[in-house]
Amino acid sequence: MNIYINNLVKEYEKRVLDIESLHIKKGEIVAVLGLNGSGKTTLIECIANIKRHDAGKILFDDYEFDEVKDKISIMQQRPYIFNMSVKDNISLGLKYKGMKDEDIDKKLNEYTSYFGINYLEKNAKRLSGGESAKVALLRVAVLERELLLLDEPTASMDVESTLIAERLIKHINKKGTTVVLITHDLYQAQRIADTVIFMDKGKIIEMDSKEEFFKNPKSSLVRKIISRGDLID
Ligand SMILES: Nc1ncnc2c1ncn2[C@@H]1O[C@H](COP(=O)(O)OP(=O)(O)OP(=O)(O)O)[C@@H](O)[C@H]1O
Repeated sequence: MNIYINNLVKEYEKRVLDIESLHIKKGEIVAVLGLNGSGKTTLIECIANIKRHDAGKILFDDYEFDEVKDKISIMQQRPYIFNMSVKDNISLGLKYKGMKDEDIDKKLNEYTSYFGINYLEKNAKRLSGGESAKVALLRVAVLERELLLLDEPTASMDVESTLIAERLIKHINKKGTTVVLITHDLYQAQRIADTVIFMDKGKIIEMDSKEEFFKNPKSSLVRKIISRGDLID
């Protein structure tokens, strides 16, 4: 699903989002980088209609949000875990859709095998931070919607789980889902993104193919940050 954004503005006490024009291309994994408070979460929450924008337009292919809301899913930065088993937490959306139990089990097998989760019957409220993040990621992954918005999905995962989550994100993307991924991990962007966006003070100051972004950053801020991480040639 393509996302077209024009003159998008969001304000609280001050302007926190100010995006003249942005096209997120169908079929891509787009990594959104930026310093704390630069507007990344606000951007994807405006896209997911969790936050109302004050001005501008967001279109999904040719459609408004309400016409395509069933094709979009989001994993928020602090995902909500329901007081029920891990299995029920993951399959919530599938049940809501009316999927048959045996089909739900097939989907669960396909996706839970990624992390080798062996605590499906455990109450999800008792999970660790990283375990909860896996459940939240799986909950949106099994839906296989056209657009998946992820807000730092691996921030609390260990190194191995992070790499598995990236494989999972790639898998979903290969099946046809466009992915917008907020991350602070430059290496993660390098590993899985097609396009990289860098935000500063509510604006997009750089957007390029991953290759160009890391090889030849245009803005001095991005250049400085990338060179600190030894990611620049
Ligand atoms: N409900 C709110 N009321 C007032 N200000 C807000 C609110 N939500 C966000 N902000 C402000 O908007 C700005 C952008 O916040 P946002 O969460 O989008 O940043 P971010 O780039 O996702 O940051 P981080 O990397 O820390 O997660 C920040 O200055 C933040 O304080």
